[in-house]
Amino acid sequence: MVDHAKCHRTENNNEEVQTTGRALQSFPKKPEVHLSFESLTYTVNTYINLKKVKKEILHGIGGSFRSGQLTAVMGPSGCGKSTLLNVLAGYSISGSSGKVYLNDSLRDKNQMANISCYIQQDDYVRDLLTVRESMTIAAHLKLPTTVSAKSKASQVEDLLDALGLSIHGDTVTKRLSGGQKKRLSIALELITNPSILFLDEPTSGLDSQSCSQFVSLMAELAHNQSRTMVCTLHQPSALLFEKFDQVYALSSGRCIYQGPPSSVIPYFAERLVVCPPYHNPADFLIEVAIGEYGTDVLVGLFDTTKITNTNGRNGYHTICDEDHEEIELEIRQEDNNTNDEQSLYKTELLKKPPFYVQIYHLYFRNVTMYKRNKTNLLLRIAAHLAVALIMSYMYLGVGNDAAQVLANMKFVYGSNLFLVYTGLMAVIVSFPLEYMILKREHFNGWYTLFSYFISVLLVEIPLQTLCCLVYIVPAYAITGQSLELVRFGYFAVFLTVTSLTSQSVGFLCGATMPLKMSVFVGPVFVVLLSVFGFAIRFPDIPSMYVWLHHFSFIRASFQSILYSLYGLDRGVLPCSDEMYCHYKNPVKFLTEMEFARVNIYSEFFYLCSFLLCTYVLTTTVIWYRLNKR
Ligand SMILES: Nc1ncnc2c1ncn2[C@@H]1O[C@H](COP(=O)(O)OP(=O)(O)OP(=O)(O)O)[C@@H](O)[C@H]1O
Repeated sequence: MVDHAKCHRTENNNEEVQTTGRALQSFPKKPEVHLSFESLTYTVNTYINLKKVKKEILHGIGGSFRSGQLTAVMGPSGCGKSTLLNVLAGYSISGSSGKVYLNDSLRDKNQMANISCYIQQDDYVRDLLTVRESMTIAAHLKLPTTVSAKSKASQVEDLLDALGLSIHGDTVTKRLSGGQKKRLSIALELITNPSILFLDEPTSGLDSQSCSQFVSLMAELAHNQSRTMVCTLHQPSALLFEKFDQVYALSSGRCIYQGPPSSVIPYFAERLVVCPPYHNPADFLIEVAIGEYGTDVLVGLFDTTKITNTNGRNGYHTICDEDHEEIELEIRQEDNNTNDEQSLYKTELLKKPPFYVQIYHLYFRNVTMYKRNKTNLLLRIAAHLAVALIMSYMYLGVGNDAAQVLANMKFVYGSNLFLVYTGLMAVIVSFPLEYMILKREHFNGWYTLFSYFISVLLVEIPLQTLCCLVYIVPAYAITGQSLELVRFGYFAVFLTVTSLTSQSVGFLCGATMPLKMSVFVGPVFVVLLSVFGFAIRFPDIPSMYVWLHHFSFIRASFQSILYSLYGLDRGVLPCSDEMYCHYKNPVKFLTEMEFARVNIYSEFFYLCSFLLCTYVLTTTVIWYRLNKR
């Protein structure tokens, strides 16, 4: 009953995935790590009637998860299962107290990241990559460069084989079923062969057959590779329940049971809580945890676990009555024998590929995803061309006509605003969705934030630049602007850099706010800044808003473009009006608009500074969010 690690299951249950042990033989052996914890408390700040109050979610609990075992953390909804996993995995740090041990040593943050991975409830995988592509890129990002590409490929194939994903290797991830996606998210993390795997609700959304397959697979992974596997679970069927080696049951943030599933009924019966005949023990456990057998029973159970938890870090905790003392003893002896081997885990920090290799693979991944989403890409380019043609039609030939200078100013403003919006909106919506994947991958140590951000910019900047040029070239020509190369150069550069600056604002909004808020705040911010470029002359701006005029990068771009079109010693303009052209001399226009003394170089410097500062701010905000635990 005790040695679940060695107890390979022999059911012939027609499952898709049965080859784990064999297929993963080629993987480098990782140290066995037992995880134990004591006096674990987790507190959050909440607000009641606008008053800040502390809410304790985990109340000084203890427990032990052993290598080679699959442990289910169970309990009713809201009892603190995910919180416990978050705290143990190091995902939630602030607000937690207590001791977490890896084998005999207190948990070290870096070591924990090196030997464990955390797979959260939602399947945040890259929809547009195939299963094999996802795995290959993960292998390149997570394994050291000293591992050859051939060896990485064979490791990927082994894992796909082990998790029953080989036949879906070339399937795009978005076409996978829920169970297959879950298996893929595990496979992605198994590449580094972590000693500890935390899985939050891995069976949610799966039908009973998929659940059963999935749990068998996890049990196999735990047994064959001596991994410590811990997953949260809601209310499993009796059959599923039995597949686990250990159950850790929580009730309102307190432990009421830890031990094998088969001991649940006898354990509670000894405490005069009797399971009705033919009742699913998992249901019974939840009912006890909810308090259906009386709250005094629960209090008694809390007290028992508290006393037994003082038994020590690496022993069983709850099952401490006479019948089970033997079990505890056996495990402790086993611990002593393997102590030397266990301490090894501290020396094996994985060497990650250097940042440029990470950038290369992340860039390659982004390009592959863009290529696979051609419709979106073409639509983005086509929209720029279509608007260029509409604007050109509306402002046909206004660029070289003294009678149409004001119309040309509107064209410049419209162009500016259009490219500002396309830059902004292209990323403001996508980034919040992207953030969830980034969070998972970054937490599991795939790459650094710097590499990630550079790889995103390496794709987004050229793409937005291309879109801008698709707009600028026809619009400039058809609206009859000056054909001097210098003026065209300034026009194109200012519009493109403004669009990229706006894109950086989109990144910032997407990184700092939830989607619903960012799609509102981003455009409002842009409108506010654009008002100070066009809708109001400088002398008319109320003094309290003057700073906004100077701050506005859209204003900087708008004034610079008009200056480069009508300044820089442009001669007298042809006039289509036979009677009178007020702005025959373009200097007159610039003077009246208060643009005559614009220094386009300093404005360009300001635009670039704005762009860079926003990138730095965005990276800082993301870094803070990713590390705020
Ligand atoms: N940041 C927070 N602020 C306030 N309350 C929180 C916070 N995080 C968690 N909680 C509360 O702590 C309790 C435990 O949450 P947790 O998500 O761990 O429960 P769970 O057992 O995983 O639930 P479920 O099975 O429904 O996912 C819940 O009552 C939840 O509302």
